Amino acid sequence: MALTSRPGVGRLYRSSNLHCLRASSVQVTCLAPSDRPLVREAGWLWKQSSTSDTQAYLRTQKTRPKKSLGQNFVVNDELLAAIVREAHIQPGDVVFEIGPGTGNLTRYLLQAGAEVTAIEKDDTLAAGLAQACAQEPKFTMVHADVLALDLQAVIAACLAQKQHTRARSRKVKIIANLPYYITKDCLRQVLPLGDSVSLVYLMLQEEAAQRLVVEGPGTPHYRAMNVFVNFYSLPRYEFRVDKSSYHPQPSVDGALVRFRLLPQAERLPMSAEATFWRMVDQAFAERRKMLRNSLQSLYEGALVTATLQRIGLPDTARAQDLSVAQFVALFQNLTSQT
Ligand SMILES: C[S@@+](CC[C@H](N)C(=O)[O-])C[C@H]1O[C@@H](n2cnc3c(N)ncnc32)[C@H](O)[C@@H]1O
Repeated sequence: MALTSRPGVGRLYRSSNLHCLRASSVQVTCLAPSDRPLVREAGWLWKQSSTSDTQAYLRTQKTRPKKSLGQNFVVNDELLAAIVREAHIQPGDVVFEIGPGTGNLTRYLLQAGAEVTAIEKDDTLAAGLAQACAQEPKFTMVHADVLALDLQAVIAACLAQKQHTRARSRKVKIIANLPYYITKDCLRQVLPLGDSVSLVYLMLQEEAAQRLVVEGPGTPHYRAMNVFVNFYSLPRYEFRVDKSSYHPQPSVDGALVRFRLLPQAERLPMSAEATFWRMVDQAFAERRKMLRNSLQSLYEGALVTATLQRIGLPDTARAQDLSVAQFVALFQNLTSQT
């Protein structure tokens, strides 16, 4: 299998049994459908995911876990099986796995019968997993930084290609165990995709998971991200993951969170999403200030005061007091008057 470079996308895997899937702004190379049986009897992909197996695999790839890419691999087979069970992965499900790393979770997804598209930034691990899955007809490797991808276009192209295959659903599931520092950016990219993505399962730091799911109006850590999450999805805390389940072991425990994405038709009506999020971000930038002051760079204070009263809120309201529905009502009323 040869590797070629392409600016802005990363590398594409080419070989005689590959064919290309074209989206508007990206090119993804995937394995052509094949009748060949899975080669499960040999190779890394079908071993167990213990620390020693993972270390041995990394040695064969002449690489080490990279802190800069948040590489803490899951080395607990029971946990990997539990994630796949929790996500109800069934034959024909189309799953996007972001950050597959050594393929520890990929193996369980494939064993459950999913069609897996993996997006991996690390050069060595992307090449290694593509190689390990070279005979696997249900596997596609996209070697790219997920934050630089037009994910919606890649998913649309993938679903269009599967229209004539046995794929079960017209929506995909996303599973990601990513560096914690890109979690927010990844959620901002993924949660609005409810028309093509049904569920997102994300492994997060335990404390971050609690904050995303539990916080709401009036609680101490309620932030713009909570409004974002609850506008686009129904989040649910699944379970805690002990730090001993990773190699190398991080300093804190993790957790699995499920986001059931809302298709556009089921969200609160919104006329201008980008402007709405600018308002919410601005409101939370100074969350202890009253909205009539914190929103001054966007709307006149008197207009904010009158609008708050019109929608039944006190004119002293602060960002930390408003529910998602109240933010939407405030925005829609403000924009109808400007
Ligand atoms: C925490 S490890 C998880 C690996 C594997 N899923 C597991 O559970 O063992 C994070 C993975 O995400 C990859 N990664 C980091 N940043 C990424 C990005 N921006 N786009 C795609 N993959 C990324 C890393 O190289 C690594 O393989």
